Amino acid sequence: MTTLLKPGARVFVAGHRGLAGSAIARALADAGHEVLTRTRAGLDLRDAEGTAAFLRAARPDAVVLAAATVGGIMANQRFPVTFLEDNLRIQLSVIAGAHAADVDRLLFLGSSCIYPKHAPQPIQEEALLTGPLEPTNEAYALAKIAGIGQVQAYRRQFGRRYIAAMPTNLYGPGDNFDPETSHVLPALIRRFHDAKAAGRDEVVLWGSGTPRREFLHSADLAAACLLLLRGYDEDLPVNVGCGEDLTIAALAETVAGAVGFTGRTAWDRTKPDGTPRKLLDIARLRALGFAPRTPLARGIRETYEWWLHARPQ
Ligand SMILES: NC(=O)C1=CN([C@@H]2O[C@H](COP(=O)(O)OP(=O)(O)OC[C@H]3O[C@@H](n4cnc5c(N)ncnc54)[C@H](OP(=O)(O)O)[C@@H]3O)[C@@H](O)[C@H]2O)C=CC1
Ligand SMILES: C[C@H]1O[C@H](OP(=O)(O)OP(=O)(O)OC[C@H]2O[C@@H](n3cnc4c(=O)[nH]c(N)nc43)[C@H](O)[C@@H]2O)[C@@H](O)[C@@H](O)C1=O
Repeated sequence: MTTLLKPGARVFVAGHRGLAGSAIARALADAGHEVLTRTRAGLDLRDAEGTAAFLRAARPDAVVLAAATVGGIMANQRFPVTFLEDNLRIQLSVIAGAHAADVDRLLFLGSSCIYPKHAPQPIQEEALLTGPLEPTNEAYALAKIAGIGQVQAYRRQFGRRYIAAMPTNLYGPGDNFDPETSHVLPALIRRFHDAKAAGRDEVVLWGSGTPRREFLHSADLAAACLLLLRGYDEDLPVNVGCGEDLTIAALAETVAGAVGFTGRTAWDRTKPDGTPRKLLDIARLRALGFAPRTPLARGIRETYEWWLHARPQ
C-alpha cells in the first residue's frame, strides 16, 4: 500500500506535552519518525509570525496540530472567549504557517462537540452543520468548526493534503486532573481518590449522571492518527472513537471500583449535563483498519496508576 507519510518523515507535533500530543509523539517515534517539538515557553502558537518563522526554518514533512486550549464542561462554560480566541489563533498560525513553509501534509484535531446537540446517534461525519450546537461548549466548537473549514479551504485553493480528525472524549496518562477544569474521567479519578484518602463516605458529582459519553484511550487515538496520516486524504473530517458509550453514572461506578471508593455518589443538579449523548459513528475509520485496543476498565486502572505514581508532583 502506498503511504502518504514516508518512512522516517519529520513530523512537527504541536502540543506534544498534552494528553493527545504526547501519545501521538510516542507513536510517531515508535514508528521511526523524527518528531519535532517546541514548548509553549519557546513558541506560543497564537503568535502567527513566530510560528511561521519556526515552520519555515524547521521545514517538517508533516504537522500534527494537537495544541489547543482544552477543558471540561465548566471550563468551557466559564471561559468562552479564551476557548474561542486561543483556538482560532492557534489554528490560523499553525495551518497558515504550514502552508507558507510548503508543508504538504497536516492533521488537525477537532472534537466530537462540533456536531449538533441533538444529532442522530451514532453521529456520522455528515451531521456537521445540520443543527444547533450544545451551548456549554459552543465557543470551542465554533473555533474547531472554523479549523475544519480552514483545512478544507487549503485543500480546495492550494491542493494541500491537509486532513481533520474528530476525536471523542479522550483520557489517559498526562491528562489534566484538576477537579474544576478537567474532563469528567480524570475529575472522577481525582474526586474518588481524594474522598477515599480523606475517609469521606460521599462524593458529589456534576449534573444528573444520565448523559452518555464515549471514551477513547490516548494510545488508541494516536494509532488512529497514524492510520489517517498514512492513508487518508479527503475533505471530510474523520470521527475517532471506540464505538461504545455509557452513562456518567456507570462511568462513576467503574472509576469508584478502580480507585477502591466504597461510599455513596450524589449528584449536583445545579451543574450542567451538557449534550445528552455523543456517540461517534466510526465506520470510516474502521474501513482504514482501525480497531480500538484499550478496554475502558483497563484504561481507567492504568490511568489511575499513572496519576498515582508518574504524575508531575
Ligand atoms: N481531551 C479530550 O477529551 C479531547 C481533546 N480533543 C482535541 O485534541 C487536541 C489535544 O487535546 P488534549 O491533548 O486533551 O489537550 P491538553 O490540554 O492535554 O494539551 C494541549 C497542548 O497544547 C499546548 N498548547 C496550548 N496552547 C498553546 C499555545 N498557545 N502555544 C503552544 N502550545 C500550546 C499545551 O501546552 P502546555 O503543555 O505548555 O500547556 C499542551 O501541550 C485538542 O485539539 C483538543 O481539542 C478532542 C476531543 C476530546
Ligand atoms: C471532549 C469534550 O468535553 C466537553 O464536553 P463534555 O463531554 O460535556 O465534558 P466533561 O467531560 O467535562 O463532562 C461530561 C459529563 O460529565 C459530567 N460530570 C460529572 N461530574 C463531573 C466532574 O466532576 N467534572 C466534569 N468535568 N464533568 C463531570 C458533566 O456534567 C457532563 O455531563 C466539551 O466542553 C469539550 O471540551 C469537548 O470537546
